[in-house]
Amino acid sequence: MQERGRVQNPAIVLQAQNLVKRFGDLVAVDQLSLALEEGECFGLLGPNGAGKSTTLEMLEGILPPTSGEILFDGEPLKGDYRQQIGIQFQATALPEYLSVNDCLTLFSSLYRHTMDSAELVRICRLEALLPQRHSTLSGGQRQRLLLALALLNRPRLLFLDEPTTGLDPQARHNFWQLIRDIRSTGTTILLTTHYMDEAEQLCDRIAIMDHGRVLRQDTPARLIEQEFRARLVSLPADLSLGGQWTRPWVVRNGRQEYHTDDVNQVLTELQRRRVDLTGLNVRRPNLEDLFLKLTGHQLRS
Ligand SMILES: Nc1ncnc2c1ncn2[C@@H]1O[C@H](COP(=O)(O)OP(=O)(O)OP(=O)(O)O)[C@@H](O)[C@H]1O
Repeated sequence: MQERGRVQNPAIVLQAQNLVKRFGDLVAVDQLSLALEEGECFGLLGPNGAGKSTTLEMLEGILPPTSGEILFDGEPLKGDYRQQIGIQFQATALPEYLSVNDCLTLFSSLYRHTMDSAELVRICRLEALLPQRHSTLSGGQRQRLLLALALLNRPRLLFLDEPTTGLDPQARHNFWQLIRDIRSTGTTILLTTHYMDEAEQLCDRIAIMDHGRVLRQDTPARLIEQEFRARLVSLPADLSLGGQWTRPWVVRNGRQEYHTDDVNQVLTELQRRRVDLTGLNVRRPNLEDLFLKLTGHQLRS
């Protein structure tokens, strides 16, 4: 794969405008608009049922929207769109006896232009697994094979639907590195995830969805900066804080939390009130905090 890197004013590869998907009376996706920049990794985040997979399937050209428009390179999706994108499916319905090598050969026949297979095998770290039956792979190995199948046609745009769900921490970290490698070649990536750390690690920009709508979209750092003060001070929920404060402390997960730009001032005030600071914690707000604030619930981890 050739190193392309990110450009200063990236082109818009894929654009969705006012996408709506109804299933009977249910509005699964509601007036969703987003634009993917060439070379970025964009994350769709949301709780179960938020509409992420439905959105992805419409953007992949698999599911027709009820209304709205999808543009690839500024044009409505055409017949050769599938040749230019890669989709990492959750599973393959291939016969069990096929080896990893057989799977790669079989899928290669679906595309006009395919990637050099040795390069693909190297990128997805499949060398040692080529003769092995795909049905006997571990979770992490299976994800690498599914990723290789999605990359076979050297796609400009790669779709990953919850790519690391069910993987152990080691396999997740290895898979993240793979995604970073692919992104560094200039491939544009759209992924859905339930994992905040995954979004913070991998995504240049994210959209937070709930009830079919995008609540916010921007870089993780800017979103956090817009919604919160610089630091979050917390203490055990059952501790008395010595009466009224200018702003309320918010109770969550057995802690009472206070957002502030001036940690020293909060600590001085707590000491003045003779509050026991043994259980004190000070940290930066993260995407999990943002998600909770916007949706009122935590993301499944
Ligand atoms: N084919 C369908 N027919 C009817 N309802 C559907 C269909 N597909 C999805 N839905 C509904 O649309 C809503 C959005 O589902 P979707 O799978 O897009 O959410 P999601 O954010 O991907 O959730 P998860 O994180 O659980 O995968 C849900 O209420 C779901 O039940």
